[in-house]
Amino acid sequence: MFPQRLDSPLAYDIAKALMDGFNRHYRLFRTESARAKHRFETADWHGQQRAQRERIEFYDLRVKEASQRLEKEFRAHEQPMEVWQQVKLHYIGLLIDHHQPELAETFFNSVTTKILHRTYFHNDFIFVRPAVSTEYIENDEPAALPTYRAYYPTRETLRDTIARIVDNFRLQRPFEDLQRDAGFVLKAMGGRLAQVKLRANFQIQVLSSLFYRNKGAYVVGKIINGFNEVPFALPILHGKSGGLVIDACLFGEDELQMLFSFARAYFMVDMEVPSAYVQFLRSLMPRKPRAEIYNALGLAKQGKTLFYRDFLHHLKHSSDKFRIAPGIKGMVMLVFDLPSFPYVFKVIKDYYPPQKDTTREQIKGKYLLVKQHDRVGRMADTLEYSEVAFARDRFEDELIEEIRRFAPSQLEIGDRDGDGHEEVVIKHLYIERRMIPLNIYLQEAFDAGAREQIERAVIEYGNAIKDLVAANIFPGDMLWKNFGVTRNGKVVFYDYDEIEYLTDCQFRRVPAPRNEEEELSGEVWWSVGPKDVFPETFGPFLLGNPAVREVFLKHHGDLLQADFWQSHKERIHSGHVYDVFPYEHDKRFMPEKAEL
Ligand SMILES: Nc1ncnc2c1ncn2[C@@H]1O[C@H](COP(=O)(O)OP(=O)(O)OP(=O)(O)O)[C@@H](O)[C@H]1O
Repeated sequence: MFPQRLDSPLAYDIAKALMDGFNRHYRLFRTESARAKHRFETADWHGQQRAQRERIEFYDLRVKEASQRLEKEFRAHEQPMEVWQQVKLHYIGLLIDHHQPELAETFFNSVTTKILHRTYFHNDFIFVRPAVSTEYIENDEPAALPTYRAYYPTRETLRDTIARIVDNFRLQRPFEDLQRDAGFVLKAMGGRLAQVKLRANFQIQVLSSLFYRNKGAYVVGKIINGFNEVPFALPILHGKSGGLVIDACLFGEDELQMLFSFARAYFMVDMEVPSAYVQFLRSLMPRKPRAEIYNALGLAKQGKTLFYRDFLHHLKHSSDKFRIAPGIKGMVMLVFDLPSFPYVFKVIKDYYPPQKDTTREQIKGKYLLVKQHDRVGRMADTLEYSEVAFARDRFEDELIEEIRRFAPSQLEIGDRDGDGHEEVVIKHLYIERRMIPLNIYLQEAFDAGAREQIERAVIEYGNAIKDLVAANIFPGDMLWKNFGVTRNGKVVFYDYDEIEYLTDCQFRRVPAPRNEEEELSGEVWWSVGPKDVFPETFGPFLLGNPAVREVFLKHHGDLLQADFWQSHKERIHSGHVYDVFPYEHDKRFMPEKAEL
């Protein structure tokens, strides 16, 4: 019920304190993102990766600060609900001309849900739905950059325009030869424009900030001609000569999706109006949920909020039931899904078989490691949720039994909100994109006799492991079932409980047997330290099938040699930062000029 009058001065002060807390958060977040430019210009790759990792922590720190302040200054949890309702209304008032209202609403939720009892988690007190529109927000400050710039080239001026687009970012490091690179881009774009008539509205729109990640900076925009729009991105890298180079020109929704994949680290982008960036990016990738776009921009809490809203909406408009996920069951994770929804839900089991010498805390630590690490397109991002409530009648009985048996500590069934309907509450879970488990994918290919499909998947699998190696990750358990195949046919790893940094592992060759007894033992007779890995022994687990074996040995035989792993480890130890291309090698203009 809407109060007739806002009569609590305390409510205003609390709202203002919350707003100050959010503004401080966004200021720090933005400053850190803006510094990416300097780190790129000065080739501070370690700094870039460190900042990417540390920025993820900012949000929780600021939420903690704000809730402590509310307790200390206003004894927040003792305030009656009338006051809290007014807090929300004052907060909406403060958001009227705000440039990040959707993020500020989420921040409000993060802080207040720490203070209020969960029976008050509805729209009267928190932002279950957004209250303030993000449409048409503009930054009218005199020195402000617009969200995107528009350029109006002709065929004749296209090359100069491309050079100008790049030059306008004012990177403080010279290009090796910008005119040359603009020529490459012109050729790539020209291929698409050669046969078409240029219409009156022909233009190129480019987002005003560069997108930074690892060793790259990306120009992101679209070409508009008549009713057609073609998204594009230009990766800028450091060339071997030390100057900058444009490495490629990516076109179309699929190539942009690869760049913005959920399996990659978040970008650093200097944005005053993030919702305007999201809107622009959505026009380039209409099938990518807004939640994932916010994630890709490093605004993970907003991503999480939007994902949850989408999920609740989907539940309202569907009727199928949660079930145990298809595939081989995990030993440490209990995995379920909803057939109509493209994500899986993962719960850490209470009991594991003896060969899994781990704990709930250790497993959470591994998932956190992945979240903070560069996922190089090969590790699925996970969203972590606590106390998630589902309607009981949407669960298959078999699934409830499975949770009761393997993760009883995580399960609560009851009518918590007293609405006469039973709920299943899961204490802690991870949600990630659903993929086709690679073992199932290969089995289907065998059954269909699709040799080419098998070959492609096995090559991709090896490539995935090599990309992980480049990112200093040893996956631990490399069985096929621990990898999934995405919509684009990319192979991505999703089983993190045995993951280690490559630099923490000791890659060893199997020692030669010292006598006949050892030779014939058929067991591991040599001593094995806790971080020892013997790549020669991977074969028997992975390569039972002759068709798979042949392809694997042809393309990735080096993965079975200790030297391969050890030499990568040494390079990383010596300070080299590998980067992994978010596009195919054959897209590169001059691969010999730039190296990641
Ligand atoms: N993202 C996903 N998409 C589709 N299926 C998945 C996904 N993640 C997990 N699964 C399914 O759930 C199973 C168990 O998941 P996961 O490998 O994460 O559990 P685990 O307990 O760590 O496994 P392990 O016993 O190998 O350690 C997988 O084999 C697969 O069939």
